[in-house]
Amino acid sequence: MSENATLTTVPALQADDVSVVFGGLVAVNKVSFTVPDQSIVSLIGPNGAGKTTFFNVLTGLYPTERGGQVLLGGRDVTGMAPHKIASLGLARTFQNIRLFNLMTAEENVKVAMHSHLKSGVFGTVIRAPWQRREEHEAHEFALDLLKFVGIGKSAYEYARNLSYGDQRRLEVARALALKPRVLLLDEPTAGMNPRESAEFVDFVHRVRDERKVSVLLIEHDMSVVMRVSERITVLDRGEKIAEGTAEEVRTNPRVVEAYLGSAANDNHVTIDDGEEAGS
Ligand SMILES: Nc1ncnc2c1ncn2[C@@H]1O[C@H](COP(=O)(O)OP(=O)(O)OP(=O)(O)O)[C@@H](O)[C@H]1O
Repeated sequence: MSENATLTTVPALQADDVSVVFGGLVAVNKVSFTVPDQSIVSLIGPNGAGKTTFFNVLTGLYPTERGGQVLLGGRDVTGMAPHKIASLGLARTFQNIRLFNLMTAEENVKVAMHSHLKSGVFGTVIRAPWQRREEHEAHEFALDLLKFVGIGKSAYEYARNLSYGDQRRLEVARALALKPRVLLLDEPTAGMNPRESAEFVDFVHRVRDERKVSVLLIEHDMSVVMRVSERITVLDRGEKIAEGTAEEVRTNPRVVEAYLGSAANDNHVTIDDGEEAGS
């Protein structure tokens, strides 16, 4: 009981006072935020706000400067290498799809699993029974994940032959192969049509509910952000300017100003959630 209570109160991911400076430019300035366990959180902001830079600190690609800290499931991962942080439970997809094009979908997922396997992905010629068993389990697990993301029928297709939407799904399957605690999605709906984006919102909820992960997104499509997020953090010019529910954020004057300029405020413009389009 007390152990469960502790588990539910530890945030899946927490950043404290994260800062990144490029030369004279403070790209991220003392940003703190929390991704509660098994929640869906979006990080938004105008171009150049610092979203990608902040993501890169969370995943270990950039160091945080001036004494910031990143905690994954309560564990301090500040300064750890990206592969180490990934193996501890932080998986990500990229803004530009990064798959092994000349591998099948199933192989792409198995490659991602290598840190969980004892025998490696493509084993030796002579295999011990335990290696064959592990290989079989990895294969079944990969097929299961591909089915889960909706591309089970394409398991043996080369990644490069999959449609754009299916490549995005494969990226998610590959990230989930790490059995992460937190899944970071970098502009996941870029290039999707409105129908695919709407389906994606349901998909993210299913990922959270069935795989028991927390999801953190950088997303530009406001109709997706407003529908998918339980909590939104807004950056502007490296600073956190707002945080809250979709409703709180879309009516926040600082957020409206950051996106549309102060003149927009005078006309009572709010961040469009896609519902009022054409009304
Ligand atoms: N490697 C770098 N060297 C120098 N400046 C950088 C570097 N990466 C980003 N910047 C600058 O840091 C600021 C934040 O950039 P970042 O890419 O994090 O913003 P963003 O919110 O992700 O923007 P976008 O939505 O356009 O992707 C920008 O002013 C950018 O020009």
